Amino acid sequence: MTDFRSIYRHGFARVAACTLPVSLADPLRNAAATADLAASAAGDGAVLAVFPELGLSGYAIDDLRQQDALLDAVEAAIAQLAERTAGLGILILAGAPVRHADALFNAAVAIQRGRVLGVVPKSFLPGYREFYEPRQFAPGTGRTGERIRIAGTEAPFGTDLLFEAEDVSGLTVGVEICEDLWVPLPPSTRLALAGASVIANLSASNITVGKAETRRLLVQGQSARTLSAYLYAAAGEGESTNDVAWDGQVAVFEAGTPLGESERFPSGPNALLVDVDLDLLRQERSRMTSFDANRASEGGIGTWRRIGFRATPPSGDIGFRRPLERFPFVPSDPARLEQDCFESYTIQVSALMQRMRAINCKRLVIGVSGGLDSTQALIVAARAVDRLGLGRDAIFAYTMPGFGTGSETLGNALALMEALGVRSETLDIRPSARLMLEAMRHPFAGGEPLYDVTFENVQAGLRTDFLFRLANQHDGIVVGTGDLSELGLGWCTYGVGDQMSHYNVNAGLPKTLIQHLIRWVMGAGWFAAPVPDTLARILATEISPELVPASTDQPIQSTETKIGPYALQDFTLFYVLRYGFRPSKVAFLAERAWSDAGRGGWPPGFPPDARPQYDLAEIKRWMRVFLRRFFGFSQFKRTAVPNGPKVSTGGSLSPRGDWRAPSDGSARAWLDELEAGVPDV
Ligand SMILES: Nc1ncnc2c1ncn2[C@@H]1O[C@H](COP(=O)(O)OP(=O)(O)OC[C@H]2O[C@@H]([n+]3cccc(C(=O)O)c3)[C@H](O)[C@@H]2O)[C@@H](O)[C@H]1O
Ligand SMILES: Nc1ncnc2c1ncn2[C@@H]1O[C@H](COP(=O)(O)OP(=O)(O)OP(=O)(O)O)[C@@H](O)[C@H]1O
Ligand SMILES: NC(=O)CC[C@H](N)C(=O)O
Repeated sequence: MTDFRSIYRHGFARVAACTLPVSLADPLRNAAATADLAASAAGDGAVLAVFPELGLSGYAIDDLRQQDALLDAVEAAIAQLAERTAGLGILILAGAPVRHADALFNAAVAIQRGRVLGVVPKSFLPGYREFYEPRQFAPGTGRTGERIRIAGTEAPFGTDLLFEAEDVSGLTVGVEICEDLWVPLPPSTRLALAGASVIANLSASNITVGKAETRRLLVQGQSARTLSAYLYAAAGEGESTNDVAWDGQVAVFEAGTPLGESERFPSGPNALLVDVDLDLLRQERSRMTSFDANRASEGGIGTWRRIGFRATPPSGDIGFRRPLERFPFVPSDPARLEQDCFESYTIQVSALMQRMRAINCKRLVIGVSGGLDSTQALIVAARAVDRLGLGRDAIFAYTMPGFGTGSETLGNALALMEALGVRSETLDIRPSARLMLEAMRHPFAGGEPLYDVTFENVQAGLRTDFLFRLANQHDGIVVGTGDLSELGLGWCTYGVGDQMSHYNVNAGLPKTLIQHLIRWVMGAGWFAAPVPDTLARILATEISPELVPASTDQPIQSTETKIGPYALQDFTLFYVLRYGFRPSKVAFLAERAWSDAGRGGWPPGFPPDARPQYDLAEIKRWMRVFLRRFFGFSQFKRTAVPNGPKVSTGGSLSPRGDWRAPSDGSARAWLDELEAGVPDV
């Protein structure tokens, strides 16, 4: 339980991609500057610092690379850098020209706690256009198992080196150098297959127009393909501008996702510090079993020299340095969100159209409550029939007031159906519900105010019963409305209830995204007035099943006071479903994302006066509810869900899709981990 707020307790490692003004052909000065920046990164909690290619000598020094005086000075600089950082656990990767076996290599020197741990030579030397590296350097390809004498010591030398932190679980560092990333088969591909979770690229890449974007593509692509954290650090200020210029681009990507990119053309020393998620990389690699299959097809892991080191990471709260969405399903970046909304809605519409075409279905039946889910399903259905050229009267929409239906939601339902121009009807379920409760001898029938689950489910069941029989009558299908969050929590009525439909367009959408999607559809211009105004009114209404009549002590049956805020439950759902993270890790992330409404971005359009925050105690309390319901109760409801499209990369809960689990499982392991791993504050 100690150290709950430390990133290192939760599978993260802080790493630094560095660039600094180089002094050409002045290795001692460069070593001093490198030591200072490494010490500052270590002071900020980092366990790895990557510097540019040939940074100890300078890259753009042409044939000076071959001068013995310079190469002697480089060795002295390596010794000095090691000495000046001897007290630090941080692994330093510095670029230097090194002499070995009658040749000169463009290499990365790994230094930690005053020792040279190993030297990795560059494999692929550019010798085209503005590059002349083969003129001075020998390629590192095929150099394995060797040892080098350098800076008064001896160390492993080769492209077969991996650096493994013994005290940061999952941190294995592989190294490549600039052009190595530009070739069809970069060394980092094999490094990753051998287990490197973090790839460091020491680079000196002169800038020309548009080149930054190319580098970004390469780094992003390679991190996505190798499922690694890729650190790219390029030379900048101080490099010779004889014939080219330099921009010191620094970037870190993790499995294709940008974690940070520094200012271009920086002045002075610059360290980009980010926290990479080693759990996430391990989970992604083991989940995408093709990763291991690819390794096997390439002859297995192969022979590597694994060099252990003790990074001694700091303990305690050192902050958290990586982008974190408070709504993992709803990005705060406006462009990304726009794209996600377009895709989500279009996936729903096109999936429903395909089902209708395939079964020659010309009519849709839907229950419209005036709540969020049925609203979303109805606007999906409306667009689908528009695109199929069927006309809105192909939709048979029913609002079916029960004992708890409020006038506001009923009004919203009627207004929406009318505004959309669908066939609409009001079907009061109360007489049938009374009959059923009477036949069952339920106390409510005798006048007792007993509003139990039976009372609730009689209503939910009757609505479903009516909808299915109406579908028979009108030769249509029942469009399902239940969303991904409800499926996660088991918040639906099983079988004869809203769990069932002929096709569920919402099954892949979490509640937090539906809320936003409705907001987005309002602005998309697809539906004429007064539809957007009606949608706005629906969005402003409290989420409620409205199965229990309002009373003075409970004016409205609030869903979120019972099963927890969807904001938190969707947060947990995302990390559990997509990455299988421990509850304590999800709680750590949730506290970072949700404890302060003023910190971090909100999706555009999210009302400023409706921005909640949750402290750790609330997070823990609601996570208990989530874990009990998700792992211990609701799987039987998911095991029998109707068809419906997956929408989010976060995952779906269909047993034929992303999530299979026993319907008679236990939540014990997750609840115990939560209690043991998250402090009660
Ligand atoms: N593992 C398992 N395998 C097979 N059956 C299992 C089971 N666990 C319970 N059961 C049985 O399942 C039944 C309980 O499930 P179920 O009948 O669904 O009922 P239940 O989950 O107890 O109640 C439904 C809840 O969902 C809420 N709801 C309903 C409809 C819509 C919304 C909404 O806001 O959208 C919310 C409603 O307010 C109520 O609290 C019991 O008969 C129980 O014995
Ligand atoms: N009064 C009603 N009239 C018609 N259909 C209803 C009514 N109440 C519930 N339903 C149907 O049952 C589904 C689940 O209902 P409920 O309101 O309990 O859950 P919900 O997730 O809040 O859905 P919604 O946001 O659509 O209200 C609805 O989506 C709708 O299809
Ligand atoms: N130093 C290098 O290896 C640079 C080569 C790389 N292709 C570039 O253009 O940036």
